[in-house]
Amino acid sequence: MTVTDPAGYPYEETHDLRSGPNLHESLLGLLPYVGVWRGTGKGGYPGIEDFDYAQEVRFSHDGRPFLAYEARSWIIDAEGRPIRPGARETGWWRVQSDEDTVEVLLAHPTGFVEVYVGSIDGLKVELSTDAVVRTATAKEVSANHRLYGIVEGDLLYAVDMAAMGHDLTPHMSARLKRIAG
Ligand code: HEM
Repeated sequence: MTVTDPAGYPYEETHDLRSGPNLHESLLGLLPYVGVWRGTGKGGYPGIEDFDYAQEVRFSHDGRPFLAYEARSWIIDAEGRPIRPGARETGWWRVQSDEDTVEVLLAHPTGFVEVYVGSIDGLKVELSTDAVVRTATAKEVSANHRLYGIVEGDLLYAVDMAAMGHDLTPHMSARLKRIAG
């Protein structure tokens, strides 16, 4: 999709993997993540019922050394039918010029903003929260840890969360297939 801003400067926001003339070379390490991904996952946490969810994740870029990120999820029943909308998150993956480090900022409608620092190791990305800031009404989340990987062309991830008095404990994991890009 080509977007033109009010000053008339056209820029590309792309989900595809083609490298354009303006592609910042720091992006190369995370380029395999760029695209639209869909699939299902499983979640749970001490004190809540296990759940199944469907998810769509989008990574896109405009050539500069960061990825735009957006994820939406839906709680589903055992047959895969959606029951209700679930977690959403949106943010930025800032690739550093050493290409091995990534800083991630995520905002959640549930009242959290997270800052992660992570490392890129081939197709694997490991992220740990440096800070979690929450509104007065948000639940008590103190840290998160995320592992992402591309395995056999699929995007896999697992998230551990420290919240409500529990240390880092698995909260959700999923396997997503590339549907575009
Ligand atoms: C695919 C993403 C996610 C899904 C599908 C999901 C789903 C759920 C579900 C079903 C619950 C049980 C309560 C409820 O029904 O609302 C829950 C609880 C919770 N989730 Fe998530 N979640 C996701 C991501 C996250 C993230 C990224 C965070 C934090 C940044 C988070 C923080 C929490 C907290 C704090 C609770 C409450 C735990 C408690 O009350 O002990 N979740 N989640």
